[in-house]
Amino acid sequence: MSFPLLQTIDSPADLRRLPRAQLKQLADELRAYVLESVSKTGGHLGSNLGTVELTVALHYVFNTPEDRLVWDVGHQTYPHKVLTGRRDRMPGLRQLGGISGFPRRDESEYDTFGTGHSSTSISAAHGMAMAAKIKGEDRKAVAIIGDGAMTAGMAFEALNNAGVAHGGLMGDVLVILNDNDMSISPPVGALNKYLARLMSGSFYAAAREGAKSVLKNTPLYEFARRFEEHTKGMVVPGTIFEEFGFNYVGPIDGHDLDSLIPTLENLRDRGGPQFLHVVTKKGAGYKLAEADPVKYHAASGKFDPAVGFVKSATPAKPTFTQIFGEWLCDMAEQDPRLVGITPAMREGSGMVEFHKRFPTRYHDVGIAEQHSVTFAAGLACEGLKPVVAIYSTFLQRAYDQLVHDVALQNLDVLFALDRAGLVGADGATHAGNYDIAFTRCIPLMSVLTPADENECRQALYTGYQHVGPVTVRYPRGAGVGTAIEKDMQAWPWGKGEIRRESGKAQGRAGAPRIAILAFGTVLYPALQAAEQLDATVANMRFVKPLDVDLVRQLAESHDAFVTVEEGCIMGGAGSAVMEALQAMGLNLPVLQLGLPDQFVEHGDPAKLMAQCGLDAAGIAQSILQRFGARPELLRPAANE
Ligand SMILES: Cc1ncc(C[n+]2csc(CCOP(=O)(O)OP(=O)(O)O)c2C)c(N)n1
Ligand SMILES: CC(=O)[C@@H](O)[C@H](O)COP(=O)(O)O
Ligand SMILES: [Mg+2]
Repeated sequence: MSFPLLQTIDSPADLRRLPRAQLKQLADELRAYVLESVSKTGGHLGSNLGTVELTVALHYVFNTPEDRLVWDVGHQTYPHKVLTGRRDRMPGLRQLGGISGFPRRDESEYDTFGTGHSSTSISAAHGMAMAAKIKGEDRKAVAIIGDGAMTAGMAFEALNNAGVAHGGLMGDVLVILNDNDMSISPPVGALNKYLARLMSGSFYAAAREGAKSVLKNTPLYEFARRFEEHTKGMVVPGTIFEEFGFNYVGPIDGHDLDSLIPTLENLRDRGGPQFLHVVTKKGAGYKLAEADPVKYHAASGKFDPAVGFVKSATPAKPTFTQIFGEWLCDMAEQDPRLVGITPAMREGSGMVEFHKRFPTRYHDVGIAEQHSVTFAAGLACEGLKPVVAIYSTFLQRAYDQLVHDVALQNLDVLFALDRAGLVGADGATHAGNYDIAFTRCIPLMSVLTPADENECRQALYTGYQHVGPVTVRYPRGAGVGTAIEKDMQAWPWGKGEIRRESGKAQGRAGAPRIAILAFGTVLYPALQAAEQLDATVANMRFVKPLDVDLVRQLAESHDAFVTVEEGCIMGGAGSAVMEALQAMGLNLPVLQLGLPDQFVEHGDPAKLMAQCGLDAAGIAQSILQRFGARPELLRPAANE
C-alpha cells in the first residue's frame, strides 16, 4: 500500500501546514498504515484504529509539543507516534531496541508523560496545567482518557482536584473522554450506563419526562415551586463532570473531523477545566475489529488483515493463564464459597469460561484494582473464598489494600498473580518484577512460586486450602509443557524439594559443591545449568514460609549457594534465603540471580531473560564466574 500524504508528515508542524481539506485523506492513510504496521509486528489494534481522527485533530488544533497531550494507558498512541516523527520506526514496535508500545518521555518530546497503567492522565495533565500557571507559561494540557480508564478511582481523584482553583490559580486542562463503550472486555459498572444515557440523549428526555409527570395533578401553588425546580434541571442538566467543576461539551462524533476540529479550537481558546465527551468505535475502519473489539484489542503477532486473527493449526501448549482458568472452574465446582474477581482483565486472566459457568460468582469490577482487593476482603469477612486474578504489575496499585485490608486482618484471600516476571512486548510498565519482594515482607502473607504448569495447578489448590492471604505467581505465556495432574493435591505447607543431587562429594578438591535454590519457572534453566556444573538443584516452591529445614540441610552439605528467581534481586527470594542463613548462623557464600536493579525494556521474553542472565547459559556462566575453581571455598571433609 502507498501512503503519499502520510509520507510527507514528519512532525505535527507538517500536519498543521496541510490544507484543512486534506486531513480526511491523511486520516485514511494513517489508519491504513497503522493496520498494515500492526499486522506485521503485532500490538494493540482496536484502540489505535479508534483514535485516528482524534489524533489528527489534536495535533492539528493544539501547538504540540508545547501544548501537552497525555494519553491514558497509552495503548492507543500508534497514530500519535506515526505523526510525531516515528512513522519509519513502527516496524520495530515493542521489539528489543525498538520503540515502545506506550508513550515514553525518553522516546519523544511529544510523549509528554509515560503511561501504560491506566487512569493517570488527568492527574498528570492537571499537574502540567498547574505548572504552566505557576510559571506563567501559556500552554494547554490535554488528557485523553477512555471510558474504561474512567472507571478507576484515580480518575475521579483527579477530576475532584482539577475542577477547582488552587490559591486563585485554575489550570487550563482539557479532559477528552474517548467513549467507545468498550474496555478490553465489554465495560462494566454504573458509569458505563450513565455514559450510555448521555450518548443516547435519553438524559435530556428523562429530565423532560420527569418534569411533566411531576407537574400534572398538583395544586397550583405546588405547581410553581416544582416547575421552577425542574425547568432549571431540564434546561441544562448538570452532568457529573460539571459537578466536578468542568465545562462539559458533547457527546460529539470522535471520527468526524468537521465536528472535532471546531470544537477543539473552541475549547482550546477557553480557559479553565474543560471536558469533551467524544464517541468513537473501537476498531473503527476495520470491519473485523469493529465486529469483535474484544478479540481485536491486541494482536499477539503477525496476521493477514484480509483474514484477521486465526488460531494456529497446532494446539499450542496451555498457558499458565489457561491453567488458572481451568483450575478456577474446577475449584468452583468443588467449593460454592469461591468467588472470582478480576479488575477488568477477564480475557487476559483466563476467566471467560468461569464467567460463563459461574455468572453469579464472577465479578469484573472495572479498572479498579484497589476496590477489587478490598471487595475481596469484604467477601472473606463473610466466610466466602475470594480469588483475585490480577496481573502482578497491576497489584502494585492496590498495595495498601493488600496490607491494610487483607493481611492485617488475616483474611482468607487468594491472589492469582499472572504476568509475574518479565512480560516481553509490553515492557517495563507491565513487568511483574517486584511482587516477591513486596508481598513476602507483609506479615501473615504467604508466597508460592510454582515451577511449571502442573505445579501451578497444585500451588493454586494448596494456596486456596490455606486459610489466610496467599499469592501464587506465574509468568505470561506457557511453561515447559509438563503433564497436568487433574487430581489436586495440596503440597506440604512451606516445603520445597530437591530435584537434582550433585555427584560431587563435599569438600573434595576441585570446584566447590554448589546448591542452586530455584523459585518458580527458572527451575528449568537452573536444572540445565546444573547438568553442566554437576550442581544440586532445589525446587523451593515457597518464598514464604521458606523451607528453612531444607535451607539448613543444603547449607550443611554444600560449599556455596545460588538462588534464582524471575523477580527483583533486591528484597526477593534470594534475600529471604540470606536472611534465613544469617538467622541460623550459617555463613556460606550466596550468589543471588534474578532481575537487576534497573527497568527491563520491552522485547522478546527469551532474549530479555538471556539479557538478565536467567537462561541456562547465563546461570552457568554466573556460577562459574563467581565460584569456578575456588579451593578456598572447600571445607575440609569431616575425616580429613
Ligand atoms: C491500572 C491498569 N489496569 C488494567 C490495565 C489493562 N488495560 C489496558 S487497556 C484497558 C482497557 C481500557 O479501556 P479504555 O480506557 O476504554 O480504552 P480503549 O481500549 O477502549 O480505547 C485495560 C483494562 C491497565 N493498563 N492499567
Ligand atoms: C494496554 C494494557 O495494559 C493491556 O492491553 C495489556 O497490554 C495486556 O497485556 P497481556 O497482553 O499480557 O494480556
Ligand atoms: Mg473504551
